[in-house]
Amino acid sequence: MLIPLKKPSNGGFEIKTRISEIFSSIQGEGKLLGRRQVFVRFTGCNLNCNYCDTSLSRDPGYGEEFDIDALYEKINELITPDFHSISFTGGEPLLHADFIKEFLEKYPLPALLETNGSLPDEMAKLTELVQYVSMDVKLPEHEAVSDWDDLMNQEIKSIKLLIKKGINSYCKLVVQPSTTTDTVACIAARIRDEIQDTSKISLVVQPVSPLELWAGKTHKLLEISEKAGEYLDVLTIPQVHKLLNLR
Ligand SMILES: C[S@@+](CC[C@H](N)C(=O)[O-])C[C@H]1O[C@@H](n2cnc3c(N)ncnc32)[C@H](O)[C@@H]1O
Ligand SMILES: Nc1nc2[nH]cc(C(=O)O)c2c(=O)[nH]1
Ligand code: SF4
Ligand SMILES: [Mg+2]
Repeated sequence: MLIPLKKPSNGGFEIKTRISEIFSSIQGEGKLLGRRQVFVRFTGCNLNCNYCDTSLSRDPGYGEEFDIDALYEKINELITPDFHSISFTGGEPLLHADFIKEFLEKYPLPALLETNGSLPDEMAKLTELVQYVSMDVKLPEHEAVSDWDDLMNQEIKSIKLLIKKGINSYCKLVVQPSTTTDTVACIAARIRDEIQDTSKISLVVQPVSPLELWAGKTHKLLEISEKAGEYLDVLTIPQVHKLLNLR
């Protein structure tokens, strides 16, 4: 994903990377719900979740090339008085960790990382530079990878790293009407058992969109919340930007 170009005078490499869209909107998911953000959506993803609403951005060739200064210029044009932070999303933003690192070292803006958490070593490059992390834990039924156990182990490593570094983070779990409370219990128990202090991380249950899928089935969300609450602090929040027809 990273393309070293020419060697600048400082001896380092200027890097460019592909971004599919940059826009200003209101954060519609998770614990920063309602915050005005500039969204930077990187291209390419190492997973393939069956519910993904940004499948175009999974193509690493999609979008346009940006260097750090051009990205800053574009973000600057989009900053409004209510600006809270940048949201680095995708695709999978951690495939662009070196680019994000260079960007935030030069332009230290407040930032949220929206990640699948599968790449803890890449996450480690950013722990001194981002203030918020939304880590989406994938369920086996999302069919994101062939080896789900390995993915879960990587995600647990990422959660432990975030807690160790004291980053304001939460886990997200996208649930479908077919998701069982047993599945939710299994994930929530695993997270609880792996971390020492459960006050350090909340679980945001995110009902899959479109919400029409939940007609007559919203009682399942209450059951899922109750089950998750046996293990972790839990919030249930749908994708609010879609309800508002915002980007
Ligand atoms: C598109 S992903 C990009 C960031 C990263 N790859 C990840 O999965 O967290 C951003 C967020 O959108 C969520 N998402 C994607 N499609 C969705 C859908 N149909 N319903 C609810 N959430 C969805 C993902 O689960 C993730 O939390
Ligand atoms: N408004 C709005 N909020 C979001 N929160 C997470 C998003 C994402 O696609 O990562 C997203 C998005 O695409 N739009
Ligand atoms: S990890 Fe994120 S971007 Fe990649 S397929 Fe899953 S939801 Fe989509
Ligand atoms: Mg989205």
